[in-house]
Amino acid sequence: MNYEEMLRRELTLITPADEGAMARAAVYQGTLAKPPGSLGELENIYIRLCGITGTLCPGYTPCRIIVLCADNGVVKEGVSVTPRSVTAAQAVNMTRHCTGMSAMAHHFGDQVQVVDVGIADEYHCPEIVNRKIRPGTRNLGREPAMTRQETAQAVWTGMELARRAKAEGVAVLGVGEMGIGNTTTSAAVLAALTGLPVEAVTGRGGGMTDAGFLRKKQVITRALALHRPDKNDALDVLSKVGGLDLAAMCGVFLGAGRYGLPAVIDGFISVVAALCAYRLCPAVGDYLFASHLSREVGYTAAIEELGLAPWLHLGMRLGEGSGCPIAFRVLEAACAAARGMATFEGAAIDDSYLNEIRGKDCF
Ligand SMILES: O=C(O)c1ccc[n+]([C@@H]2O[C@H](COP(=O)([O-])O)[C@@H](O)[C@H]2O)c1
Ligand SMILES: Cc1cc2nc[nH]c2cc1C
Repeated sequence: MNYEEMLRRELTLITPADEGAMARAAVYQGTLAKPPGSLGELENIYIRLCGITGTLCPGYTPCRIIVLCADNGVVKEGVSVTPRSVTAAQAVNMTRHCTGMSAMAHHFGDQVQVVDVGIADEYHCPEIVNRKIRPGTRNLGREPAMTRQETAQAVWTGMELARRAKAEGVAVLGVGEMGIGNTTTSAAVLAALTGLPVEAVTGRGGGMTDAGFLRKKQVITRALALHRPDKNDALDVLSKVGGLDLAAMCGVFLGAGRYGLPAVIDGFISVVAALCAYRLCPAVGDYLFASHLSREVGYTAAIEELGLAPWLHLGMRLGEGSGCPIAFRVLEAACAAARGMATFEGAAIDDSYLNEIRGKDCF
């Protein structure tokens, strides 16, 4: 069986979150001593975690950020001001807890798993998990970035990482990346999947001059016209204008659905990967949580199709998975409140006064 056939078989095994557990969690939320709905999104988070785990006492630790690292051949077109070498350098630095994401994760005690799915440059770092599929993609400005087989292998690799996380007792996943040029591939994938104009989904990534920004948009427009990716086939889109990082991230999101793990989306690249997973298997949507609103234009279109709203508006656009350690604390808060709060009965508060306002628009 080839990777795509193996993948297709796994997709049939992904089921939506447990409706019964969510219904029970909603009833339980209603018994807690607070004005109905007053914990806002924290109530919805708790209910969804119950649906994902099938229990009213979902686990929220340990948390693991899986960081998919790869290079993108399209950097040859001058679409990024940042040199390619930064991909390998930052991947190594992540294992030393000294990048934006990894410093926060280390502080909070979250696990960081750095995975090479396609770093082009040489480095020495035994802590990086080697799942290299090829040393960077081809230049999508001239030819398809990957073969369909390479793409399916990358997605499969991501699914396997989620499976391993589940086997190792991880309770929550975060999905990050490191890959110079990947705001170009992400914009191209998003434009291809949604049909939105390149202008509307392309930002300046890690920083870009006006001339470079214009070139970036032209490269994407030309690539879409050259390769004509099929918007109804996320694997086709990923293989022609995506990247190994995006494809493997998509696989981690799919694996979260397959193995019943909540998965936190980071920024622009992460949300485009999540959208690819959702297009391949809509049931995965039940397992996804949005952390923060990336400043990169295009993020909003992708998160809206997923039917999610980011919790945090911090003006961040770092990537790496940097929204995840912050979002994990929100998930933990949602669980702590539900676990620790007294019910009306336990708090000796007669809740019959609620009959007057229950089910009415009183808030
Ligand atoms: O996640 C985001 O929202 C985000 C927005 C802008 C840049 N990035 C990071 O910057 C790198 C890609 O930027 P670029 O300009 O080389 O395409 C990549 O390694 C990402 O982690 C990430
Ligand atoms: C230093 C540096 C760190 C990054 N992390 C994600 N993208 C990055 C780009 C640069 C340049």
